[in-house]
Amino acid sequence: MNYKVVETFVSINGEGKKSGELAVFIRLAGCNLRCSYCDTMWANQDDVVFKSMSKEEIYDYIKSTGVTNVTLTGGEPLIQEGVGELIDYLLTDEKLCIEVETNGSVAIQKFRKNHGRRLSFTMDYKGSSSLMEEKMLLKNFETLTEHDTVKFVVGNEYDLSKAKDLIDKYHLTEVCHVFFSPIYKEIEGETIVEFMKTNKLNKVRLQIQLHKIIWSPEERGV
Ligand SMILES: C[S@@+](CC[C@H](N)C(=O)[O-])C[C@H]1O[C@@H](n2cnc3c(N)ncnc32)[C@H](O)[C@@H]1O
Ligand SMILES: Nc1nc2[nH]cc(C(=O)O)c2c(=O)[nH]1
Ligand code: SF4
Ligand SMILES: [Mg+2]
Repeated sequence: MNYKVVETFVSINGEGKKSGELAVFIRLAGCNLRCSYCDTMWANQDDVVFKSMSKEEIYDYIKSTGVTNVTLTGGEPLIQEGVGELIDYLLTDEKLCIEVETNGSVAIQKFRKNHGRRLSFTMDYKGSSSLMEEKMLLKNFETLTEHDTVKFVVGNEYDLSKAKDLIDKYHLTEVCHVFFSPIYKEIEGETIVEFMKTNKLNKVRLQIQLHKIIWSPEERGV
C-alpha cells in the first residue's frame, strides 16, 4: 500500500493543543470537502503532484527528522486509502505521537485502537461560513476523549453561536480540548474574545494560526 504525499516538512505546529511545539507534517492528497476558506486547496486538486510513499518510507522520513510529534493532515487524511494501517504502523514506535487533522465529516472511531494519548484527533466543526456545515458528522462528538480536540473554525457571530450550542449540547469542554479558530482575515480576534466573555465560555481557547504570523500566509512547507 502506498500513500499520496503532497508535502512533508518540519515546523512548529501552528494549531491545536500542541501549538508551538515542533512537529513533522505529512500532508496527504485529496479532500471530500471544498471549504470556502481552505488554505490548502492546491492539495485537493485531481492533478496535484504527489510522491507515492510506503508506510516504511514515511516512517523513515519521520525518524530522520528526530521530531516525535507527527501531524497527519491534508487534504483530508482520513479518506486516504489504508490510512488506518499507516497510523497503526507509525504507532508501533512508542516514541511517536500522532495528531490527525480531520475535517469533521469522516467517522473517526474506527481508527482508534489502544493507542491512548499517542493518537489524537483534532477535528474541525465547520460552521456555516465554510459552506460545508451539512457534511459535519455529529456522531463524532460522542466518541471524543480527553486526548482529542474540537476546533470550531469561525467566520462570524453566527458560527460562534452555533459553536456554543454544540459545546453545551455535547458538554465538549468536559470531554476534550476546545478551540475557536478564526478564518484567516475574516473575523477579528476581539469579536471572538467578546463572545467568550459574554457567554462565559470557560475552558474554550482562542487559537490563531501561528504559522501565518511567523511566515507569509501563502508559504508552503511551514
Ligand atoms: C487544511 S486543513 C487539512 C485537514 C482537514 N482537511 C481539516 O479541514 O481539518 C487543516 C486546518 O486548517 C484550517 N484552515 C484551512 N484554511 C483556513 C483558513 N483560511 N483560516 C483558518 N483556518 C483554516 C482547517 O479548518 C483545518 O483545521
Ligand atoms: N505550522 C503549521 N501547523 C499546522 N497545524 C496544522 C496544519 C495543517 O495544515 O493541517 C498546519 C500547517 O500547515 N502548518
Ligand atoms: S476539509 Fe480541510 S482540506 Fe478539505 S477543503 Fe476543508 S479545510 Fe481544506
Ligand atoms: Mg495548514
